[in-house]
Amino acid sequence: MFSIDKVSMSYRSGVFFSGKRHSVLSDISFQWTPGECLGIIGESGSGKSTLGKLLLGIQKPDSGTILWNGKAVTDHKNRRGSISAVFQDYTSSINPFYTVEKALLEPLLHIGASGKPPYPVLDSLLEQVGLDSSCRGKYPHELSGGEAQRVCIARALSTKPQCILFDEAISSLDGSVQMQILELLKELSSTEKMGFIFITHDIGAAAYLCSRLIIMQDGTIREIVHTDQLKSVETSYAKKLLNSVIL
Ligand SMILES: Nc1ncnc2c1ncn2[C@@H]1O[C@H](COP(=O)(O)OP(=O)(O)OP(=O)(O)O)[C@@H](O)[C@H]1O
Repeated sequence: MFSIDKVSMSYRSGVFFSGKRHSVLSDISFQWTPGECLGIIGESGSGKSTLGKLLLGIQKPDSGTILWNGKAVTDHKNRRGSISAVFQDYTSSINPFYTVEKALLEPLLHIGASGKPPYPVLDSLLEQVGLDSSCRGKYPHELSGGEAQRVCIARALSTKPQCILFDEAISSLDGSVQMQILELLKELSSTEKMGFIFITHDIGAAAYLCSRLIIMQDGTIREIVHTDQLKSVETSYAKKLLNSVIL
């Protein structure tokens, strides 16, 4: 479970010694419960990816707390193996000198697995994402964009995390592959009870996949809405943003 309480964050701006900072997130609070598909949407620059980095514990907020199962997410021991991430740039997410097999083994070794590669486990991960064992020996450049992103998802699944954070993970794939990945995530969410945090510009994809949406603007949460109640959003910003998916 994630508990985010009154989180604010700024980045340094101007020249190095000026001490100037600009605020990117302010007073962010929400909770995420296991199994939930939560979307984070908002216009470009609204702070979605920064919030994602804070949730992954790879950046620290200026103030406020982010607890993962009651403990600080910034301590990697508290999140190891239980939170994974898939990013937009699948080509640089996989080491170009690693075969698919080695890429899949990497997170398993990180959580302390040792001994012979667990081939049945690797094959079942590949199967889960719609790939077969013949992919194991391939290098990233031998995969299509959709296949490479599936490998990234398989790798994210490998440690059986409670939560996978996707940051624009389908944005650079073509339309039909985006749909296949969305279907895959929907299936994983229902069969494996896998929970997601899905950061995206793609309002339609977020509304299709997620049960709740956080709507961000200028570093603040404007509204949090259940996707079966999109018509009842209150702010004009949310109405405008959701215009394409409110029928
Ligand atoms: N490392 C950084 N240093 C300084 N400023 C940053 C850094 N990362 C992001 N920013 C700034 O923080 C603000 C929010 O950026 P962020 O990437 O979190 O927004 P976003 O909603 O994810 O945008 P997009 O949808 O375009 O990816 C922007 O003004 C951006 O320029």
